[in-house]
Amino acid sequence: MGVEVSVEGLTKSFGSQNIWRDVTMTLPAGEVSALLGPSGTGKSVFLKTLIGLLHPEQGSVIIDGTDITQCSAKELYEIRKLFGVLFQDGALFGSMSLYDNIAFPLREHTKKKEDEVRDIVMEKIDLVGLAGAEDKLPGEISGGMRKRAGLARALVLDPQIILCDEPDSGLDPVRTAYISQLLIDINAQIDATILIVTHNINIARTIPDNIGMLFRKELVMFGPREQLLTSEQPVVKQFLSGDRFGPIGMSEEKDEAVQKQEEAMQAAGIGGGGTKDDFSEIIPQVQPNPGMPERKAIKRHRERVHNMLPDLPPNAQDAIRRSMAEEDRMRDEMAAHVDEQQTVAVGAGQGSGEWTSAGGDDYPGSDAPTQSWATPPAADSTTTQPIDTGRHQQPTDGRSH
Ligand SMILES: Nc1ncnc2c1ncn2[C@@H]1O[C@H](COP(=O)(O)OP(=O)(O)OP(=O)(O)O)[C@@H](O)[C@H]1O
Repeated sequence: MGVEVSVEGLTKSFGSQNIWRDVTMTLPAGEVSALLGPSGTGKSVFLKTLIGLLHPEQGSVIIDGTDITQCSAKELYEIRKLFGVLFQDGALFGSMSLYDNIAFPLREHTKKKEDEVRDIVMEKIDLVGLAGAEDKLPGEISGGMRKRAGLARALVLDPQIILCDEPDSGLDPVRTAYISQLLIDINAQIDATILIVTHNINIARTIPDNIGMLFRKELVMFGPREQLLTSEQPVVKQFLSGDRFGPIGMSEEKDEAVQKQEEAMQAAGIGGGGTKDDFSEIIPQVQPNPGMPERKAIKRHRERVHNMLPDLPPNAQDAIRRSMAEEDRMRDEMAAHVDEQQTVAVGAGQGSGEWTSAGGDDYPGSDAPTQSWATPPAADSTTTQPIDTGRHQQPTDGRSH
């Protein structure tokens, strides 16, 4: 199971510039959480503080019983092995092939032999739909492919905590949907604790179990995703709708005069360009692809949320009940669909290979998601194998790495 990350009273400044203060939250073990916030509020700084790359001046970050703000360099080195991090730009080494980039953490942190390294690297390359592109340099591929290569690299040590800094930046909406689905599938397979930093409202609406938001140097909220999506707090509403009118300004906080002017414009029927979507109308959370194990975090998340339910605002309570019922319905339908597919496949003498076909229109090296990326293999739903998709592909050019 993933590891809980407990943050208490965390404060970070650079010189006299305070970034955020007194941040307290717990990333629940194995659950998917998202951190939102306007640009420059210190979301990336927060991620870097969680892995000990930046040192806070106050507070603690407890991971697996160790406070990484106080521990020795050796302990920190060990704790870091629990993490897989997807940095904003993929953070790949420009002079190394994708294969070598993805192999890097294995060569650096383990004593695995090259043939074992190769098996793991090729499995992850396959998982993120980059089969055939392993010899390319980062500069020769698209931003979306770099992002997926960065994710493959983040996964090679079978992390218990995955941090993703804007996994959608530079991706089109469809590729964003694929990478989001991939994160949910990975969570179903290895039950890792995941934190996604994003500006993407679609991701926030459909992927995480929990959402937090940084604003004005504070964590304004952290809780079940329905709590934030139904929030009446002006900053949350403005952020979700993308409206110019509200407490969030272009750079600094808005002064009172500007806010009064905006209110007058709104009263006159002039809008700030935001979407009119009703975010309190909760969209069901994305489910693992057919054939994936069930997400173990769901049961734990529900138990936690059940206990905190009486303390949440009534509209959040209502939204949570509705979305849970809808997600149950979706899961039942998905299970029935998989049963139906398997019955048809067995009837046609195809066994359970229904989901394993890479498909004839798979074009390796392109930025198009391959069939194997989009559609995982049928797996025994009781399987506990971490990311063992059984779809390992050998390189086709007979090279040995
Ligand atoms: N190493 C550093 N030294 C000094 N200041 C830094 C450092 N890293 C970040 N900052 C400052 O911290 C603030 C927060 O930056 P950060 O990148 O965390 O914001 P963010 O919320 O992730 O923004 P965005 O959404 O635009 O990516 C910025 O003002 C930035 O200049």
